[in-house]
Amino acid sequence: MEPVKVGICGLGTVGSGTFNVLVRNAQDIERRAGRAIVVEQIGARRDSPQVDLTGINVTRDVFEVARNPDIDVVVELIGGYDVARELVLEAIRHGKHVVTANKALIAVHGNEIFRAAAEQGVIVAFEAAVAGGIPVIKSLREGLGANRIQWVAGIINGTGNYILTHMRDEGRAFEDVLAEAQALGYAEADPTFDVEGIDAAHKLTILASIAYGVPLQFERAYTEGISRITFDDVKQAEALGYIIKHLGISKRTDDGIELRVHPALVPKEQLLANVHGVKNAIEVMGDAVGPTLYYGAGAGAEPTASAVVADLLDVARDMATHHDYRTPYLAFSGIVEGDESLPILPMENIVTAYYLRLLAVDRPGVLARVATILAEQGVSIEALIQKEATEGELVPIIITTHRTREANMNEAIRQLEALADIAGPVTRIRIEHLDENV
Ligand SMILES: NC(=O)C1=CN([C@@H]2O[C@H](COP(=O)(O)OP(=O)(O)OC[C@H]3O[C@@H](n4cnc5c(N)ncnc54)[C@H](O)[C@@H]3O)[C@@H](O)[C@H]2O)C=CC1
Ligand SMILES: N[C@@H](CC=O)C(=O)O
Ligand code: NA
Repeated sequence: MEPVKVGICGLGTVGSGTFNVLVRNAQDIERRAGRAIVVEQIGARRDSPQVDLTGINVTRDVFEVARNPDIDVVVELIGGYDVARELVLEAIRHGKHVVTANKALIAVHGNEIFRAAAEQGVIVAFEAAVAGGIPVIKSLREGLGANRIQWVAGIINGTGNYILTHMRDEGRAFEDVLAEAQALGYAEADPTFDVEGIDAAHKLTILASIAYGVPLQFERAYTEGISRITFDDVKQAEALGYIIKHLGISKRTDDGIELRVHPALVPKEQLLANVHGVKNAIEVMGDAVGPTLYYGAGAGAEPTASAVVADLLDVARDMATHHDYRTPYLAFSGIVEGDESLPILPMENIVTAYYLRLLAVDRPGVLARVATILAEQGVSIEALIQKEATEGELVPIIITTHRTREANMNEAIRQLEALADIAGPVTRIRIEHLDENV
């Protein structure tokens, strides 16, 4: 059979890793695909010291790759929204199949891209976009196709998990660990995407769409990052039997779908609490299969390349199949036209338990006033710990609650912060007992 001719756009961390894996494992890849997969051209602003480009056709204009008549598949690894969107749409217009690692692009412009791709009858594959090397898209879209998915939850940002792990284990400063994650090639070009939860929200948006058959709705995701997590909270959580993790959670309820990204206290003995460093893990609950877990490297050159190359293998096998007989982009056919039957729920509707940290003025009656506000909002206290005064006259109070509605907790926090006895903002971190929440 004719080889599949690939054009790689972007020769950074993932582009270099993809090139190297394709070259190193060329023989096995050919045996698996039934045909060779060769790099026909690379579009890159500059060469990469990680890659030997001898004999490779390199252009500085990625759009040349998208229009190259000899190329079957364009691999978009430049990242970002705008140029990447133009590049992918241009490749599709020229009848190319597309493989991308770009979750921002799929979460925000995916509906448009899949519509254009369906019209052209081309494949758009994006396994590397969620949880790097973990084949979670394939598992959810194909392996779990028999199930009504009930929830999906996990650690889906490698940089964030790397930071939380090293802060906790070594007491290192946030900025210091972030710089290390950047040097290792884990972070986004703009690392606020990692630490403010935007990257995880992109990924969760994609997972939810594939899990429930709803359109991509990134703008409705609740997004909170880890930048305000303090070492004190990490230690306090640990003393209470929890580890703080940054989670993406999407649940199907009778009223709609939860789509939320935020830090959470996870009981130490649960699986997700034991996922460290750049590793990601996603739990998926299906009605037939029960709980399943997907674990592995969430970022990095070759782990991500592993997913990009797996997509290229799928393209090599499926490109001769008519579009109507391929697995739908987002797992369900007809989804591109939109299915709003399951709305994304506002965050105020979610029900979960909470950890609160308050700084109170050390005078009689404070605890009673705090307890009254919580009781009036129907928030039931699980534990209340009053610490030694460490910050001048202020006393830290740690409260854990039973499950309550977010709207009630918002109102309780508003009232607590208005009390003259309470200094500064109240820290609120949700507590997630995922296994018991089914
Ligand atoms: N780094 C990682 O571990 C992972 C990254 N991703 C995604 O993969 C994509 C690439 O990420 P990285 O390789 O980490 O980024 P990177 O910044 O290391 O590489 C991007 C490369 O594209 C080049 N580039 C950007 N615009 C260009 C243009 N218009 N023309 C030519 N070259 C251009 C840049 O010069 C750079 O060399 C992003 O969408 C990212 O979100 C996905 C999973 C994991
Ligand atoms: N910046 C991302 C890269 C992979 O998607 C992360 O840290 O997870
Ligand atoms: Na993946």
